[in-house]
Amino acid sequence: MAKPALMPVEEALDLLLSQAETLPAETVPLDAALGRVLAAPVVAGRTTPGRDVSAMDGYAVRAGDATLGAVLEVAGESAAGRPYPGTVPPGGAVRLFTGAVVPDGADAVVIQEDTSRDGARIHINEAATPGRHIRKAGGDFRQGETVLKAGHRLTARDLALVAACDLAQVEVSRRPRVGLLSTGDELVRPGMGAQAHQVILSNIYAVGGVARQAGAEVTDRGILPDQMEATREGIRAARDAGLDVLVTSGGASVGDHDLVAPALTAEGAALAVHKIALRPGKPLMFGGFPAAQGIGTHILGLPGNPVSAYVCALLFLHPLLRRMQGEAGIGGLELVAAELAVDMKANDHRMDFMRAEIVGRRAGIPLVRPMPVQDSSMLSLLARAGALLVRRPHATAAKAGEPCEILPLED
Ligand SMILES: Nc1nc2c(c(=O)[nH]1)N[C@H]1C(S)=C(S)[C@@H](COP(=O)(O)OP(=O)(O)OC[C@H]3O[C@@H](n4cnc5c(N)ncnc54)[C@H](O)[C@@H]3O)O[C@H]1N2
Ligand code: MOO
Repeated sequence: MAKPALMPVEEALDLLLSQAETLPAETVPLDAALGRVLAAPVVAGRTTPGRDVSAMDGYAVRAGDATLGAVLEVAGESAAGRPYPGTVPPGGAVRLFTGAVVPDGADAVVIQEDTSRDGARIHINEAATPGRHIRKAGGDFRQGETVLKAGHRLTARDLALVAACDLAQVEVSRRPRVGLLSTGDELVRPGMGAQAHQVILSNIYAVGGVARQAGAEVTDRGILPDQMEATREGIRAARDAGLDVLVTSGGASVGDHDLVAPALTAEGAALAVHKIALRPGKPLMFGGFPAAQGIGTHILGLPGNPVSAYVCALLFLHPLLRRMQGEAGIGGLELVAAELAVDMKANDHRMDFMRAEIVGRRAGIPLVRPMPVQDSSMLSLLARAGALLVRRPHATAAKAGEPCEILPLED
């Protein structure tokens, strides 16, 4: 019997992302907004600076008066938050400090180092230039100006900008709720003294970490034994838990204990894809539990092998979660140009994401060498990898020094 065709990675990714609906918006205070995605543009609530202010400590002057050698009478002081109430008189100056409003009448600031003080007078040792050391009102942003667009993921810098706009909260899309369901009789939680024939549950940490980095709220829905009834029960409970995405790990392949696909189907899931032209990660499946109304639950069925589970989470779960938050610019694979440090053999029909080290740089381009062993169970090599070296389906053999593509692993 002919083997069923495997779906190309990019086609599967497009299909998955095309099914992602944007989650509803909510309003959060700024200190809870880091990493969240704006559901509405941020519009400045004030003009900043609100008035012309000084960029330096010195004296506000009329530039025409403050020529080299001039002596000016100090009429008063303007400090940040305490403006001088009057106008700088002709032949006069007002002492002022960084951030202080430039008083009416003045059109330049002479910095303190370019003056000498003599009681209530100053000597000008460097002629003033009109406009010098003055930050114009509205020079940063103006009230009503859009400073950040919807779909933008908020950085620490953005939060400072939003605050400076006199806004204490922002409208962001709700965090996706992700549930992680692990399967396998052999799995034991870390630190429990597992026996040699058992396997430590590790996928929830890698996959949950990827989901959290993409802005999700993650819950661990436990380990299911390799029995149909128990698997169905765990899936049914997850289906009814109000999740946005259910992620299973293990039991995705063709063995006698690989029950996830039949159990999902039996509980009402529609699986759009099962098996992808991907290495590692061929048995990846996805689909959803349709909702009677509104948004249903996406399902991502990851292979159990730890490297396969991580690579699938990175390639599929991460962009899905970002797209669900309405983040702009989330599309295909974000690959980076690199150079091969060693010769490569031709690739087969599966797109390959090889664990690789960055061994140097040539003209800023990373030089990449795949790890000698590419076993999808080996977490030590995955942890050490600086990138995944991407080999397209049917890529021909390539020599050291030729260009290649990588997916950098930055954290
Ligand atoms: N005859 C075939 N056998 C296999 C095929 C195939 O096409 N034909 N595909 C292989 C590929 S590729 C992969 S990947 C694996 C995926 O299999 P499953 O998704 O069914 O995964 P399991 O059998 O449940 O587990 C595989 C391996 O991973 C360990 N595991 C599982 N869950 C976890 C976890 N949460 N944390 C850590 N480790 C986990 C599990 O103990 C197994 O050692 O199938 C190949 N076989
Ligand atoms: O694709 Mo499996 O994920 O190679 O080990």
